[in-house]
Amino acid sequence: MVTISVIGTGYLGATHAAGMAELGFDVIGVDTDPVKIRALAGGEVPFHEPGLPELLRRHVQTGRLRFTTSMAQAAAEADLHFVCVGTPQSLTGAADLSAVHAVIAELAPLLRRNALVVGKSTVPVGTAEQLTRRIASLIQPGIAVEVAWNPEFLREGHAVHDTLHPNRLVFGCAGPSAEWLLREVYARPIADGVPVVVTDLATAELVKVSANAFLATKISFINAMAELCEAAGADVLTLARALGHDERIGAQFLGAGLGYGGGCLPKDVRALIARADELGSGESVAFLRGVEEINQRRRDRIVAEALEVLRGGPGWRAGRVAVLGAAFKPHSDDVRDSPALEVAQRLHRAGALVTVYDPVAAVRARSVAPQLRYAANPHVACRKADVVLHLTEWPEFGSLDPVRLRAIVRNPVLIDARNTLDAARWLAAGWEFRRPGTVLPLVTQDRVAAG
Ligand SMILES: NC(=O)C1=CN([C@@H]2O[C@H](COP(=O)(O)OP(=O)(O)OC[C@H]3O[C@@H](n4cnc5c(N)ncnc54)[C@H](O)[C@@H]3O)[C@@H](O)[C@H]2O)C=CC1
Ligand SMILES: O=C(O)[C@H]1O[C@H](OP(=O)(O)OP(=O)(O)OC[C@H]2O[C@@H](n3ccc(=O)[nH]c3=O)[C@H](O)[C@@H]2O)[C@H](O)[C@@H](O)[C@@H]1O
Repeated sequence: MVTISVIGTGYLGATHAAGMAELGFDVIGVDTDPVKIRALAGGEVPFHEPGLPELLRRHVQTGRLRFTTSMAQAAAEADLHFVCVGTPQSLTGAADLSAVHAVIAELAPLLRRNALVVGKSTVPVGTAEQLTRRIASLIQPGIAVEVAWNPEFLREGHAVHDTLHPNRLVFGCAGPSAEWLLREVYARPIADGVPVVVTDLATAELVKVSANAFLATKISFINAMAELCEAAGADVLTLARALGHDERIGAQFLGAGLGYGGGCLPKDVRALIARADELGSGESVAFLRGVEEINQRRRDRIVAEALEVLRGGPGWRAGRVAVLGAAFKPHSDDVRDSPALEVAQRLHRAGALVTVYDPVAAVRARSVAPQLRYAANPHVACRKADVVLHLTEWPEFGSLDPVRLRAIVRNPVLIDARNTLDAARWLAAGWEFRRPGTVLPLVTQDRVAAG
């Protein structure tokens, strides 16, 4: 049985390493960050991902899953190396591949046995080809090292499920031996019926970025419809529900609201635009600039609406804003390009006193936005608030008691930027409930008007 190394043990790599151990392999996780490695080796996951601590601990305890900062150890022991390092956005918008290149520069000369290097990081098309040439120039004579690309489609917050039960596997291979080895590694999901798409390296790389660009486009499409609904007095929630019944469209990713954020969708859209420009094909993806603009307008829209409430209310001078949610989405503590945190920071810059509550992301949020106040629970966050913003749709916000909260705030105005709260409950408790692009329930509106 092959031994696997997973290089880069962040959100993707830590989950992938534990997933590979769960599939029965001996796995060595490698990272340059000694603090992260110490935590993982001790069975601790240094970020919030439901189900991962249990999976990781189980395999660390049996010794099937080990962690190290030593690339030499990985090179000596593993036959297959998954590359899972970050590919963040550079200043130009293109992907910054320095970590990927650093891995190859370190790993290739250390290899003393034939190996397969499998990229999982999200990279611009053409990267695998470039790495293949680079590896060939760095390895010892007599050693055969192949490169394959196996992009990852997991969602944060569902990472364990998505790793063990992916909806498809994509193998970008330059030759048949890489495909055989990948089929061996993923034998269990394949036996469970997971479809496998085997293709060339370039197509595999492009599948990944185009999948994320498509998801971003779908979200911006429904947000564009939200803008239109607002102008026309129509209701985007009903519109999305009606669209979603068409199987060709599908109901997922039609959640209008604050738009997409996170460590992947925004940067992958920009990286695709940048790569297409490099390839002289910028026009083909010109529409993605519109996708980005719509996405950015959602954040602008909520900032403007919150300021409008503050200006119209009693506390404009040092208006208090309660922000519910800091993570880029629920079930995650990731605040990379978080729409919620951007809105909170912009309101702070505009002079508001912003207090944020998030069930798990406060520590990370504080490290990137220390100027904001953080509350230990939503009630403290809402104390004397002039406006409450619902910016990340954690399930617990759905069960907040609007009557109790009304007694805590100064001005009962709630902006549901994620369109997921039950408007009727808030309206019935006497709140001014705002939800861009939607029509509020008539009966309750009447009741409020009458009261
Ligand atoms: N986060 C996610 O849900 C998904 C991420 N991806 C892609 O996976 C890649 C990694 O993303 P994340 O895990 O979110 O990033 P991350 O920033 O959480 O993790 C990257 C890790 O790589 C380590 N690293 C950097 N340079 C290294 C080196 N030379 N040697 C060893 N380790 C090194 C860092 O210390 C860090 O722990 C990106 O390309 C991303 O687009 C793909 C699918 C899902
Ligand atoms: O490449 C990646 O890293 C991953 O990026 C996304 O996963 P993730 O970033 O974890 O989160 P999503 O669930 O896609 O949500 C992204 C953003 O879109 C927003 N969103 C999502 C759905 C929706 O209907 N509306 C909406 O605004 C979310 O709030 C969030 O800010 C993709 O869904 C994964 O398939 C991919 O592997």
